[in-house]
Amino acid sequence: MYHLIKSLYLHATSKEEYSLLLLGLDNAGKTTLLEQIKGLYTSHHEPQLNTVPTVGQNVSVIDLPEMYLRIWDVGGQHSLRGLWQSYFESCHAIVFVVDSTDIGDGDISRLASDNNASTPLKASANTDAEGRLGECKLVLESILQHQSTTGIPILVLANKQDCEDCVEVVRIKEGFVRKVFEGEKGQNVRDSRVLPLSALKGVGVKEAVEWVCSRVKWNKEGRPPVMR
Ligand SMILES: Nc1nc2c(ncn2[C@@H]2O[C@H](COP(=O)(O)OP(=O)(O)OP(=O)(O)O)[C@@H](O)[C@H]2O)c(=O)[nH]1
Ligand SMILES: [Mg+2]
Repeated sequence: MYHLIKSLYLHATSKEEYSLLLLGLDNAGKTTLLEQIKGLYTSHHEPQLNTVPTVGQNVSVIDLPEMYLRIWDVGGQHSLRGLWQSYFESCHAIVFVVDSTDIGDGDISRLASDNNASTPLKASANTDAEGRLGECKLVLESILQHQSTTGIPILVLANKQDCEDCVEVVRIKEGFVRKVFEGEKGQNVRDSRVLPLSALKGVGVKEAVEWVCSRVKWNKEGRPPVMR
């Protein structure tokens, strides 16, 4: 009887927790996004938008009605990308943030040359005209190829859509993301989406969080939540 009551009590008082991993090149806008998410879903939190490059990680837990969302924001600098894989196994979804002002025309079929793929997480920049499109492509491919990310939902956010010189989301979707996902390094078909974002202005933040929440629940048998 005691055990029954205890398990009923635990069931009634605990909540599912899912982990979300924010990835992307340095300067993409991950920490700005995390601040806006905290501002939106945490009472009395004023977003700190004067970010500095992340050395290591930031973590926050957002208390949503149907789940806790633990969000990991890890530094995107070359030297820090080797740490990303240690988060892959325990995360339930990945948000890949792209700086839409730093990817040339957003079409990978027009890249001048393929980068050296032997060290994709440390890939270096392309020509000025291409911005960091080549680097972004290699980094996204390396995430998709990692066995621990198989099957988990991936949201690509086309950030900095408030800037006049940004590549629009449809182009990023067709010219970049679709080609990477359908390419030989895209590997397994997975649940994915591309959405526009201005992390700085806070536009598109709610839609991104809602997509992630719905997809981690949908995939809960593949990657079960932690009960808290
Ligand atoms: N215009 C504009 N600027 C943005 C936006 N999001 C981020 N930024 C700016 O881009 C710069 C980098 O933002 P961060 O959030 O620190 O980038 P990060 O991805 O966390 O970078 P690392 O920690 O180095 O990996 C900052 O100057 C931000 O203000 C956006 O939506 N629009
Ligand atoms: Mg950061």
